[in-house]
Amino acid sequence: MDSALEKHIRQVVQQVLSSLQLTDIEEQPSIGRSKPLIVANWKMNMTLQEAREFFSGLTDAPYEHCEAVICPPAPLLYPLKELMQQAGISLGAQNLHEKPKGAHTGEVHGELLFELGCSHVIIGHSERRAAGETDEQVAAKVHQAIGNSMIPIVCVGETQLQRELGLTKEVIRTQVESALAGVTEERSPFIIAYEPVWAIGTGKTAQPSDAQDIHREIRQMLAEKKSIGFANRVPILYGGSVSASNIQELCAREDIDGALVGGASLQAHSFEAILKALR
Ligand SMILES: O=C(CO)COP(=O)(O)O
Repeated sequence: MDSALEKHIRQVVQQVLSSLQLTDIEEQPSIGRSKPLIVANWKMNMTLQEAREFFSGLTDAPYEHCEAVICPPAPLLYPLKELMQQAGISLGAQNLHEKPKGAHTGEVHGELLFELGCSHVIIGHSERRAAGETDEQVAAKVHQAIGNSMIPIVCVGETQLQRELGLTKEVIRTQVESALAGVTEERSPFIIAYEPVWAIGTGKTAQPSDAQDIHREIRQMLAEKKSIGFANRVPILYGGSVSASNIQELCAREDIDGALVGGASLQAHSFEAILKALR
Protein backbone atom coordinates (compact mmCIF):
# COMPACT_ATOMS: atom_id res chain seq x y z
CA MET A 1 0.00 0.00 0.00
CA ASP A 2 1.26 3.51 -0.67
CA SER A 3 2.65 4.94 2.52
CA ALA A 4 0.68 8.24 2.40
CA LEU A 5 -2.57 6.29 2.19
CA GLU A 6 -1.49 3.95 4.96
CA LYS A 7 -0.57 6.95 7.11
CA HIS A 8 -3.97 8.56 6.48
CA ILE A 9 -5.82 5.37 7.38
CA ARG A 10 -3.79 4.97 10.56
CA GLN A 11 -4.57 8.59 11.47
CA VAL A 12 -8.30 8.05 10.91
CA VAL A 13 -8.28 4.86 12.99
CA GLN A 14 -6.25 6.65 15.66
CA GLN A 15 -8.75 9.55 15.69
CA VAL A 16 -11.59 7.09 16.12
CA LEU A 17 -9.76 5.26 18.89
CA SER A 18 -8.98 8.48 20.71
CA SER A 19 -12.57 9.69 20.34
CA LEU A 20 -13.52 6.41 21.99
CA GLN A 21 -11.20 7.44 24.84
CA LEU A 22 -9.50 4.12 25.09
CA THR A 23 -7.26 5.23 27.92
CA ASP A 24 -8.37 4.56 31.47
CA ILE A 25 -11.47 2.96 30.07
CA GLU A 26 -12.17 0.81 33.09
CA GLU A 27 -12.38 3.88 35.31
CA GLN A 28 -14.97 5.60 33.18
CA PRO A 29 -18.35 5.52 34.84
CA SER A 30 -20.28 6.21 31.64
CA ILE A 31 -20.05 6.18 27.88
CA GLY A 32 -16.75 7.32 26.49
CA ARG A 33 -17.79 9.04 23.26
CA SER A 34 -17.31 12.76 23.03
CA LYS A 35 -18.95 13.35 19.61
CA PRO A 36 -22.01 11.78 18.01
CA LEU A 37 -21.20 9.37 15.18
CA ILE A 38 -23.33 9.63 12.03
CA VAL A 39 -22.91 6.82 9.52
CA ALA A 40 -24.51 7.09 6.08
CA ASN A 41 -25.49 3.79 4.48
CA TRP A 42 -26.06 4.53 0.82
CA LYS A 43 -27.16 0.93 0.19
CA MET A 44 -27.52 0.15 -3.57
CA ASN A 45 -27.98 3.80 -4.52
CA MET A 46 -25.96 6.45 -6.35
CA THR A 47 -24.02 6.49 -9.59
CA LEU A 48 -20.51 7.91 -9.72
CA GLN A 49 -21.95 11.10 -11.21
CA GLU A 50 -24.59 11.40 -8.47
CA ALA A 51 -21.99 10.77 -5.78
CA ARG A 52 -19.78 13.55 -7.17
CA GLU A 53 -22.79 15.88 -7.15
CA PHE A 54 -23.44 14.90 -3.52
CA PHE A 55 -19.94 16.03 -2.53
CA SER A 56 -20.16 19.26 -4.47
CA GLY A 57 -23.46 19.95 -2.66
CA LEU A 58 -21.87 19.78 0.82
CA THR A 59 -21.55 23.27 2.28
CA ASP A 60 -20.58 22.63 5.89
CA ALA A 61 -17.69 20.14 5.75
CA PRO A 62 -15.51 19.42 7.66
CA TYR A 63 -17.75 18.75 10.65
CA GLU A 64 -16.17 19.53 13.99
CA HIS A 65 -18.98 18.54 16.33
CA CYS A 66 -19.75 15.13 14.79
CA GLU A 67 -17.86 12.25 13.34
CA ALA A 68 -19.22 11.39 9.89
CA VAL A 69 -18.78 8.18 7.91
CA ILE A 70 -20.21 7.39 4.47
CA CYS A 71 -20.58 3.82 3.23
CA PRO A 72 -21.09 3.94 -0.56
CA PRO A 73 -21.50 0.90 -2.83
CA ALA A 74 -18.14 -0.91 -3.13
CA PRO A 75 -17.29 0.23 -6.70
CA LEU A 76 -17.49 3.86 -5.52
CA LEU A 77 -15.01 3.46 -2.65
CA TYR A 78 -11.90 4.16 -4.67
CA PRO A 79 -13.24 7.01 -6.87
CA LEU A 80 -14.66 8.82 -3.81
CA LYS A 81 -11.66 8.43 -1.53
CA GLU A 82 -10.18 11.88 -2.18
CA LEU A 83 -13.50 13.72 -2.01
CA MET A 84 -14.18 12.02 1.32
CA GLN A 85 -10.77 13.00 2.66
CA GLN A 86 -11.28 16.62 1.61
CA ALA A 87 -14.66 16.69 3.37
CA GLY A 88 -13.19 15.13 6.54
CA ILE A 89 -15.60 12.20 6.22
CA SER A 90 -14.41 8.65 6.89
CA LEU A 91 -14.94 5.94 4.34
CA GLY A 92 -16.87 2.78 5.18
CA ALA A 93 -17.91 -0.36 3.32
CA GLN A 94 -21.37 -1.93 3.39
CA ASN A 95 -20.14 -5.51 3.66
CA LEU A 96 -17.06 -7.73 3.44
CA HIS A 97 -16.52 -11.43 2.90
CA GLU A 98 -16.08 -13.64 5.94
CA LYS A 99 -12.93 -15.21 4.54
CA PRO A 100 -9.58 -13.76 3.47
CA LYS A 101 -8.66 -13.75 -0.26
CA GLY A 102 -9.84 -16.76 -2.23
CA ALA A 103 -12.14 -18.25 -4.83
CA HIS A 104 -15.34 -16.32 -4.01
CA THR A 105 -16.55 -14.77 -7.24
CA GLY A 106 -18.10 -11.36 -6.85
CA GLU A 107 -17.02 -10.90 -3.23
CA VAL A 108 -14.66 -8.37 -1.63
CA HIS A 109 -12.14 -9.20 1.10
CA GLY A 110 -11.30 -7.08 4.12
CA GLU A 111 -7.65 -6.46 3.26
CA LEU A 112 -8.71 -4.80 -0.02
CA LEU A 113 -11.31 -2.62 1.73
CA PHE A 114 -8.69 -1.41 4.17
CA GLU A 115 -6.27 -0.76 1.32
CA LEU A 116 -8.95 1.31 -0.43
CA GLY A 117 -9.22 3.53 2.64
CA CYS A 118 -12.10 2.05 4.64
CA SER A 119 -11.96 2.63 8.37
CA HIS A 120 -15.43 1.16 9.03
CA VAL A 121 -17.52 -1.67 7.64
CA ILE A 122 -21.23 -2.39 8.14
CA ILE A 123 -21.90 -6.03 9.00
CA GLY A 124 -25.15 -7.99 9.33
CA HIS A 125 -27.53 -5.36 8.00
CA SER A 126 -31.10 -6.69 8.16
CA GLU A 127 -31.32 -6.49 4.36
CA ARG A 128 -28.40 -8.94 4.19
CA ARG A 129 -29.73 -11.11 7.02
CA ALA A 130 -33.07 -11.32 5.15
CA ALA A 131 -31.10 -12.58 2.12
CA GLY A 132 -29.63 -15.42 4.23
CA GLU A 133 -26.65 -14.00 6.14
CA THR A 134 -26.29 -15.98 9.37
CA ASP A 135 -25.07 -15.07 12.86
CA GLU A 136 -22.02 -17.27 12.23
CA GLN A 137 -21.15 -15.32 9.09
CA VAL A 138 -21.62 -12.06 10.98
CA ALA A 139 -19.14 -13.25 13.64
CA ALA A 140 -16.61 -14.31 10.98
CA LYS A 141 -16.99 -10.94 9.23
CA VAL A 142 -16.43 -9.08 12.50
CA HIS A 143 -13.24 -11.10 12.92
CA GLN A 144 -12.12 -10.22 9.38
CA ALA A 145 -12.91 -6.52 9.85
CA ILE A 146 -10.94 -6.25 13.09
CA GLY A 147 -8.10 -8.37 11.68
CA ASN A 148 -7.83 -5.87 8.81
CA SER A 149 -7.79 -2.80 11.09
CA MET A 150 -11.37 -1.72 10.36
CA ILE A 151 -14.15 -0.97 12.81
CA PRO A 152 -17.13 -3.31 12.46
CA ILE A 153 -20.59 -1.72 12.69
CA VAL A 154 -22.82 -4.66 13.54
CA CYS A 155 -26.53 -4.21 12.84
CA VAL A 156 -29.07 -5.85 15.12
CA GLY A 157 -32.83 -5.47 15.36
CA GLU A 158 -36.17 -7.21 15.48
CA THR A 159 -38.79 -7.55 12.75
CA GLN A 160 -42.37 -6.35 13.21
CA LEU A 161 -43.52 -9.94 13.85
CA GLN A 162 -40.79 -10.60 16.41
CA ARG A 163 -41.78 -7.38 18.14
CA GLU A 164 -45.45 -8.36 18.21
CA LEU A 165 -44.50 -11.76 19.66
CA GLY A 166 -42.52 -10.06 22.45
CA LEU A 167 -39.22 -11.50 21.17
CA THR A 168 -37.31 -8.22 20.72
CA LYS A 169 -34.78 -8.67 23.54
CA GLU A 170 -34.24 -12.34 22.81
CA VAL A 171 -33.58 -11.67 19.11
CA ILE A 172 -31.18 -8.84 19.87
CA ARG A 173 -29.36 -10.83 22.56
CA THR A 174 -28.71 -13.68 20.10
CA GLN A 175 -27.46 -11.24 17.43
CA VAL A 176 -25.23 -9.28 19.83
CA GLU A 177 -23.76 -12.33 21.55
CA SER A 178 -23.01 -14.15 18.33
CA ALA A 179 -21.35 -11.07 16.79
CA LEU A 180 -19.13 -10.81 19.88
CA ALA A 181 -17.74 -14.26 19.05
CA GLY A 182 -15.74 -12.44 16.36
CA VAL A 183 -14.14 -10.08 18.91
CA THR A 184 -11.13 -11.79 20.41
CA GLU A 185 -9.39 -8.79 21.99
CA GLU A 186 -10.97 -6.85 24.83
CA ARG A 187 -9.73 -3.58 23.29
CA SER A 188 -10.87 -4.23 19.73
CA PRO A 189 -13.01 -1.47 18.22
CA PHE A 190 -16.66 -2.41 17.90
CA ILE A 191 -19.88 -0.53 17.08
CA ILE A 192 -23.47 -1.74 17.34
CA ALA A 193 -26.30 -0.26 15.28
CA TYR A 194 -29.77 -0.99 16.64
CA GLU A 195 -32.04 -0.93 13.60
CA PRO A 196 -35.57 -2.19 14.25
CA VAL A 197 -36.48 -3.73 10.88
CA TRP A 198 -39.99 -2.24 11.02
CA ALA A 199 -38.48 1.25 11.20
CA ILE A 200 -36.21 0.95 8.16
CA GLY A 201 -37.38 3.00 5.20
CA THR A 202 -40.91 3.24 6.62
CA GLY A 203 -40.92 6.70 8.19
CA LYS A 204 -41.78 4.99 11.53
CA THR A 205 -38.98 5.84 13.95
CA ALA A 206 -38.85 4.11 17.33
CA GLN A 207 -39.84 6.38 20.20
CA PRO A 208 -36.60 7.81 21.62
CA SER A 209 -37.47 6.41 25.06
CA ASP A 210 -38.07 2.92 23.60
CA ALA A 211 -34.83 3.12 21.60
CA GLN A 212 -33.00 4.24 24.75
CA ASP A 213 -34.35 1.20 26.66
CA ILE A 214 -33.09 -1.18 23.98
CA HIS A 215 -29.72 0.59 23.78
CA ARG A 216 -29.38 0.27 27.56
CA GLU A 217 -30.18 -3.45 27.29
CA ILE A 218 -27.57 -3.85 24.56
CA ARG A 219 -24.97 -2.12 26.73
CA GLN A 220 -25.80 -4.50 29.56
CA MET A 221 -25.43 -7.46 27.21
CA LEU A 222 -22.00 -6.17 26.15
CA ALA A 223 -21.01 -5.77 29.80
CA GLU A 224 -22.17 -9.29 30.68
CA LYS A 225 -20.41 -10.90 27.72
CA LYS A 226 -17.21 -8.81 27.83
CA SER A 227 -16.76 -6.20 30.57
CA ILE A 228 -18.18 -2.90 31.80
CA GLY A 229 -15.19 -1.10 30.27
CA PHE A 230 -15.86 -2.71 26.88
CA ALA A 231 -19.59 -1.92 27.08
CA ASN A 232 -18.98 1.71 27.96
CA ARG A 233 -16.71 2.40 25.06
CA VAL A 234 -18.83 0.72 22.34
CA PRO A 235 -20.86 3.36 20.46
CA ILE A 236 -24.45 2.19 20.02
CA LEU A 237 -26.11 3.83 17.02
CA TYR A 238 -29.82 3.97 16.25
CA GLY A 239 -31.05 3.34 12.69
CA GLY A 240 -34.49 3.42 11.08
CA SER A 241 -36.04 6.50 9.43
CA VAL A 242 -33.58 8.90 11.02
CA SER A 243 -33.84 12.48 9.75
CA ALA A 244 -33.03 16.03 10.80
CA SER A 245 -36.37 16.17 12.60
CA ASN A 246 -35.70 13.30 15.01
CA ILE A 247 -31.90 13.05 15.36
CA GLN A 248 -31.62 15.56 18.17
CA GLU A 249 -34.17 13.88 20.38
CA LEU A 250 -32.63 10.47 19.74
CA CYS A 251 -29.04 11.55 20.42
CA ALA A 252 -30.09 13.36 23.59
CA ARG A 253 -30.63 9.93 25.21
CA GLU A 254 -27.85 8.60 27.35
CA ASP A 255 -27.14 5.40 25.44
CA ILE A 256 -27.75 6.64 21.88
CA ASP A 257 -24.34 7.61 20.55
CA GLY A 258 -25.27 8.44 16.97
CA ALA A 259 -27.17 7.08 14.00
CA LEU A 260 -26.99 4.83 10.95
CA VAL A 261 -28.87 6.69 8.25
CA GLY A 262 -30.28 5.35 4.97
CA GLY A 263 -32.67 7.45 2.88
CA ALA A 264 -31.87 10.81 4.45
CA SER A 265 -28.16 10.37 3.69
CA LEU A 266 -28.63 10.32 -0.08
CA GLN A 267 -28.93 14.07 -0.59
CA ALA A 268 -26.24 16.49 0.54
CA HIS A 269 -28.81 18.86 2.09
CA SER A 270 -30.69 16.20 4.09
CA PHE A 271 -27.43 14.56 5.23
CA GLU A 272 -25.99 17.89 6.36
CA ALA A 273 -29.30 18.84 8.00
CA ILE A 274 -28.84 15.83 10.31
CA LEU A 275 -25.31 16.91 11.21
CA LYS A 276 -26.41 20.53 11.71
CA ALA A 277 -29.27 19.48 13.98
CA LEU A 278 -26.67 18.06 16.36
CA ARG A 279 -24.80 21.34 16.81
O1 LIG B 1 -31.25 0.70 7.06
C1 LIG B 1 -30.95 1.81 7.41
C2 LIG B 1 -29.54 2.23 7.54
O2 LIG B 1 -28.70 1.13 7.51
C3 LIG B 1 -31.98 2.83 7.70
O3 LIG B 1 -32.55 3.21 6.51
P1 LIG B 1 -33.56 4.49 6.53
O4 LIG B 1 -32.83 5.60 7.21
O5 LIG B 1 -33.83 4.74 5.08
O6 LIG B 1 -34.77 4.05 7.31
